[in-house]
Amino acid sequence: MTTERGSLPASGRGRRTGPPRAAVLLVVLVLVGYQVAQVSTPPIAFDRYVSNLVQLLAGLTAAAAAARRAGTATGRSRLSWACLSLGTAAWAAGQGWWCWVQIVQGGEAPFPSVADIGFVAFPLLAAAALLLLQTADGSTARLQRTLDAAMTSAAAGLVSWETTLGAVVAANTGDDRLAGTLLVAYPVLDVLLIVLGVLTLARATGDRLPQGLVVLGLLAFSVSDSGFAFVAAAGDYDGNLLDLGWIAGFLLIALAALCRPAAVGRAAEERRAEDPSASRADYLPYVPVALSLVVTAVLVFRGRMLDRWELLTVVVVVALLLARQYVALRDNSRLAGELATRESELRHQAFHDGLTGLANRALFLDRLQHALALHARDLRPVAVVFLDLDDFKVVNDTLGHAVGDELLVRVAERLTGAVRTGDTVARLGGDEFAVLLEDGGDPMPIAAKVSASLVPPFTLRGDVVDVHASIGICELDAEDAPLAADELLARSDTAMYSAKRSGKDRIVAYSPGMSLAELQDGVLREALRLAIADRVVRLHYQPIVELETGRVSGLEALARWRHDGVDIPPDVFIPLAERSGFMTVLTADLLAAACTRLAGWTRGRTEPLSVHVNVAPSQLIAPGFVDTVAELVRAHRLPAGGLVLEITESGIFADLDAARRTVTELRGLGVGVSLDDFGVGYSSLAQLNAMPLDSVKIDRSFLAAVDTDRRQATFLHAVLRLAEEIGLPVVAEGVERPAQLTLLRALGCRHAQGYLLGRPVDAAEVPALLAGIAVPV
Ligand SMILES: Nc1nc2c(ncn2[C@@H]2O[C@H](COP(=O)(O)OP(=O)(O)OP(=O)(O)O)[C@@H](O)[C@H]2O)c(=O)[nH]1
Repeated sequence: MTTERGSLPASGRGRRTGPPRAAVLLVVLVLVGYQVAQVSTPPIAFDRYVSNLVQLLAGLTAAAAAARRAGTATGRSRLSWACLSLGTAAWAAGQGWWCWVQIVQGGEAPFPSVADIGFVAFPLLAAAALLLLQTADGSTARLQRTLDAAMTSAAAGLVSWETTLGAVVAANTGDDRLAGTLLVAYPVLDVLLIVLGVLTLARATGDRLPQGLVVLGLLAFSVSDSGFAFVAAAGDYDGNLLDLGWIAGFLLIALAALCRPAAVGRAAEERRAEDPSASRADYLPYVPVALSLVVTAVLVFRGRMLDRWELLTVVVVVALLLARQYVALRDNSRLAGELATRESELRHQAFHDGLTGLANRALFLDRLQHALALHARDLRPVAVVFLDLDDFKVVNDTLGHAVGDELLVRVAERLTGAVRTGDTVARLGGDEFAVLLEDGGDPMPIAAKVSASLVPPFTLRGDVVDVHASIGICELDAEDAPLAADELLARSDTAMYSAKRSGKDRIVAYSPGMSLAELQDGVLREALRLAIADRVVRLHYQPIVELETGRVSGLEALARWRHDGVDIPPDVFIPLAERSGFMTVLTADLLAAACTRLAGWTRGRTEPLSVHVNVAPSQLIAPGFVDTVAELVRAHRLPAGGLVLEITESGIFADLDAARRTVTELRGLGVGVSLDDFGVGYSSLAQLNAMPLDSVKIDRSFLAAVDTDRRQATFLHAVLRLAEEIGLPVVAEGVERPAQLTLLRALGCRHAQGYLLGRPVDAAEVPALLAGIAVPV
């Protein structure tokens, strides 16, 4: 029997699933005892009392056990056990009547009698139980199983009728049509049970033991029942062995019902699904059908005339066979339809991006290959516009991955709207998109249109997001030599990368020199990765001097990297670290180093000293940044204002609110925040006012010609006054000549930094610097 689903442990391993041993022993004892009693009891008394009562008890036991099992089972299994219980109870009722007549009334039960109602009901209900057990999914499969059962039963019934039963019945029943019908019905129903039993077992999934026991029980029952039909037809039924079949049959059903339910392990189900015997079982019903047609044909060839019932049965068998085939064909065409739909879905999935619905890399490369083949043959121009969103990671980090996804979808829509029909727009992965242009024309205006399509800000779940993209173009003109698809794509990628390197938000067309630069970039990136891991990137410290006293009031920490004996400039390796995603680690390392040094230098020092560390815009609003700083301040017990973080205008204005929050939090920790490179960006007075800064650093370009160019001096004066008005201390950078210094002092600037006042020095030299004589100013 099938196991109850849903109420079982996930694995039945290590747990017996068969019937209780005591029950098996009892059944064996009953069967052996029955045989012993048969030998040792006078036949008449045995048949009348022992045989009848034991059969009745066996039927009742099976009915009770199956009812109990139905009570605990669920779904189709529950219905199946209920049918079996009802069937065995009906049989027991018939047997009860039989006992009443034979034991109480002391007579002989006639055939047919009212008991036959119960006896016929049993195989019908048991057949229903087996049909319910067939693990057929869906109504079509169940219809197929039902047709199989009907077809095979009719065929097997026909064979048995044509070969033996017909003759026996004809010889013995005379005019009693009910008796004749019953005598045919019993073996036909028995055949039905046997066929269904075999099919059930062949298609069984999960724990087959209870199903096996039920089928074995029904087999024993059917053999006895058919045997009874023959001997009853022959008129000499006297119990004995046939009764043993009924008893054993019911007791086996009872044992099956007593089996402990086993889990239908997933693995077992899967094994079953892969098992080819499951499909071989589908051929089983054809065996009796073929046999019945062959037997009928042989008989007809030998001169046998078929009567109308036999002919009708042949017609029924053939009709059922045709119906079965029709259902199978219909199912096949349904399956073929489903398969075709699924296949086209799969094909779509294989060639399209799941998020945006655009072509994916595979389809893009396929189309590109095709376009390149046409270029090779007809010299048709091909161009690829490669696009990567700028700072998309920030959107993910600040607004969440889901909003990032939404942005990608909306970007895809804008791109599709910006190109011509026929151009292939693809998402190659992450925030990378590409457009394939196959019909000639200049790709630059199209790239510009694509870029312009992203200009209107995106509103995503209430947040307004500005999106830019770096775009690379690679074009293959008629006169260009053929190229492989991935090479053309790689070149457009290189051009895009070049756009990133030169400041993002721009369009760059591919040129051959780029690849080399990119290659060098790749080599350098790996070296930088190792340098950061090995802590080879170090800090040098440049003094910031208080102009009034000449005292060193602060030190700007500047990252230095020496690679292969060459000093790599910070404006090369810092953007490289940004592009390569190394910035978080690098910033954390450098901050920790600076804090350790600061703590050492300020120990025992009475005058205040600050260390200024530059923080990249991306780091300022990165999650966890403030926590990292807080931990360092706490661990080194840094004095308020000891650590100053220098941030650039682009860092602040990329996301003004987030930056303001972070700056406020940092200041709450006693960390100073200074605006670096002031004047070169686009800060307005109002915006600066809203940002709780500690100081601003005037960009070196304001000082470059301040001692020679009157206009620049006037401008610097205005800037200093402006800063003073809003109460922001100013540090002037890039002081290299005494004249610059003189002017700065004259304009009232309090702090300055530059080669004239002190070059960056190694940390080891700082104590001497701090202890040294004040800079003569
Ligand atoms: N929301 C979302 N994010 C993705 C998806 N696929 C990749 N990403 C993220 O997209 C980001 C792509 O980063 P990059 O292009 O390297 O970096 P970026 O921030 O755009 O910076 P630049 O390209 O240098 O301007 C990574 O943070 C990925 O985790 C996706 O399907 N959905």
